[in-house]
Amino acid sequence: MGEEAPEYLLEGLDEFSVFQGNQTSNIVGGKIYVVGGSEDGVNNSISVKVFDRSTGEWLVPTVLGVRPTSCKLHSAIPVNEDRILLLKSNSAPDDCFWFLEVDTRFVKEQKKVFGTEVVAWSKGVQGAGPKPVVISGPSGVGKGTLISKLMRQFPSTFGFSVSHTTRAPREKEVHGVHYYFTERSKMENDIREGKFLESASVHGNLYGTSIEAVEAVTDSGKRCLLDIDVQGARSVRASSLEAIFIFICPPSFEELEKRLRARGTETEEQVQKRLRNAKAEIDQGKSPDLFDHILVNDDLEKCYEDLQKILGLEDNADAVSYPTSEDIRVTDFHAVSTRDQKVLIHCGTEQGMTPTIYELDVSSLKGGAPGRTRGLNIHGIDLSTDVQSGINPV
Ligand SMILES: Nc1nc2c(ncn2[C@@H]2O[C@H](COP(=O)(O)OP(=O)(O)O)[C@@H](O)[C@H]2O)c(=O)[nH]1
Ligand SMILES: Nc1ncnc2c1ncn2[C@@H]1O[C@H](COP(=O)(O)OP(=O)(O)O)[C@@H](O)[C@H]1O
Repeated sequence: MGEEAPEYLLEGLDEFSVFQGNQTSNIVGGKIYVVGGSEDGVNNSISVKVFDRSTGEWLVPTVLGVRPTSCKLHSAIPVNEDRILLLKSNSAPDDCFWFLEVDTRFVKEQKKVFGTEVVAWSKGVQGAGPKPVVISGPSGVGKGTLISKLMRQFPSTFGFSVSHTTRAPREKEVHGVHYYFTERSKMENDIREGKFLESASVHGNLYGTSIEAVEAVTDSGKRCLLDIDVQGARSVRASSLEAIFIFICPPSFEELEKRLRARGTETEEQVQKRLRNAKAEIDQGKSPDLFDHILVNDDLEKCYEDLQKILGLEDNADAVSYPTSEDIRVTDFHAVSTRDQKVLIHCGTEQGMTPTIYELDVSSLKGGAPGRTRGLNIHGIDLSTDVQSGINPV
């Protein structure tokens, strides 16, 4: 189906020159996505422009997610009809694969929120990573106590998602360890810019989980523990993050009140507010569509034992399960093509040496913007032995 080259493409050429250095263009769903050098020389990140073929207009999209830093050379190819795979040459394996989401569920939702064209970056990561664990429950029920016990006994298995909050630090709380204590205006701005997986107003303060807080833990191969309220749990449930959801219940309301007061970290007014909110939280916590497990924290040791069972820790071994990753390096001279659900990356080398071909399976990607795209399954094809493949070394 031959299409006549429209005139506006020529007019648009001026716009292309806005980007410095290497740039690529890909058509997805009637739009051309131009990905290029650094935006303004300050951010030093790869930038995006969109050309709408139906209107002949250039669109400046709202760009969400952590952006890839610019590089000398990259290539790009559409995969799965809703995202573009970007390969940064000569980059470390954990900085080589990026996805520009252009029509995923997340992007569609954000288009409604922003009322603009939206694209979202997501870093590609090999392996699926362990499922994060969301722990919710009313204030004073013992969430922090249980999480501390897990972290102490299994330091290489678990990592804590450090939330941001606008509440004032308690006496023994450390910035960056228990929370990032933040100004409300700064946090609200970061939420608008899509840096948070979820956020909620709890007991009169703003709390939120940044995408980086969770991803940093998961990237290190540890299992991420999130201590968040019921509203936050609901948001995470609706997000692309696959997690296990556990609700901690008090044995009685009186006991909850006793623990809150005994902790002695809140004023009487704050205690009253927490107790008022606890009633609704406990009701919502019992909703079966939200939590996978409900634990009653009566006897602490018994509750901790049950928690360990849910998390498969009966043998008490502190084991790290780093995601397996191939040591991949995409060279400057590479070509990329797709077939079915496979991407072939052909990397050229010095003359006389055998090129390397990697095969990337994109059929079972997990997650995605606003977090990482996990589950990249990459392996090298050995050209000296892979007779079946029909690929001839050049
Ligand atoms: N939605 C959400 N809730 C959070 C986050 N961090 C903490 N919370 C919740 O905020 C509530 C108050 O936490 P905090 O001020 O530490 O008081 P505590 O629960 O009495 O120890 C608790 O229900 C936490 O689970 C977050 O990042 N997001
Ligand atoms: N099973 C339990 N029995 C008695 N006291 C408990 C139990 N679990 C926790 N506590 C105590 O209750 C208080 C509140 O626990 P904490 O972990 O701070 O709750 P949360 O993080 O849910 O607000 C703390 O002083 C803690 O030592």
